[in-house]
Amino acid sequence: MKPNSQVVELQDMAENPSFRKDFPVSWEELHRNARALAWRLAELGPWKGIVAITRGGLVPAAILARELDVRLIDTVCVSTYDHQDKRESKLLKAPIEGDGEGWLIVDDLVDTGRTARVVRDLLPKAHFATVYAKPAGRPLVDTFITEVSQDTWIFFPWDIEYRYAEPIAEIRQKR
Ligand SMILES: O=P(O)(O)OC[C@H]1O[C@H](OP(=O)(O)OP(=O)(O)O)[C@H](O)[C@@H]1O
Ligand SMILES: O=c1[nH]c(=O)c2nc[nH]c2[nH]1
Ligand SMILES: [Mg+2]
Repeated sequence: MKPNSQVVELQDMAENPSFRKDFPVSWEELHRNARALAWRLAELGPWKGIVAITRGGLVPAAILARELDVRLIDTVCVSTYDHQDKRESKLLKAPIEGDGEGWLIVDDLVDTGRTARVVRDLLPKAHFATVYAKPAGRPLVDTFITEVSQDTWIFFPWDIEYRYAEPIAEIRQKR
């Protein structure tokens, strides 16, 4: 079967075939979405502090901390993916003691919800916020901004770089 143009483009970026679409996010877009998230969370505070889920949650957590005037920041260090391949979640560092009441947990996205489940079990009363959500993980998040489909891989600005993009006409000519 001849692949369609979208799939050919995607093979350049999303290497795992279960992610059929890619969704590159610029710094500006991430900043705008994180600020939109801050507006929603400002209504729900005040917050005792933020627990950032490393590493992806660190950048949104910094933006939220600035917008919400939160200066008490903790981390929970969880690793669930090797590049685009999912495996068992590893808890590398636990967060603050307690049930998380009044605290905000921040991650860049929720995908299957596996990482969120680990952190929610640690801090069951905290409010869980992400910038992006995919349908499978969405029920685990209290507040998010943008939903993308389950077969989409989101490329964050820290994982990509500006480079030459081949014109579509040339890509098509090679097929
Ligand atoms: O809902 P899930 O299927 O668990 O996927 C979401 C998690 O996966 C990514 O983290 P990753 O494990 O890649 O580590 P990183 O944040 O250090 O890049 C992302 O930052 C989320 O934390
Ligand atoms: O950069 C990422 N993009 C994603 O879509 C994703 N899903 C899980 N983990 C992810 N990391
Ligand atoms: Mg992460």
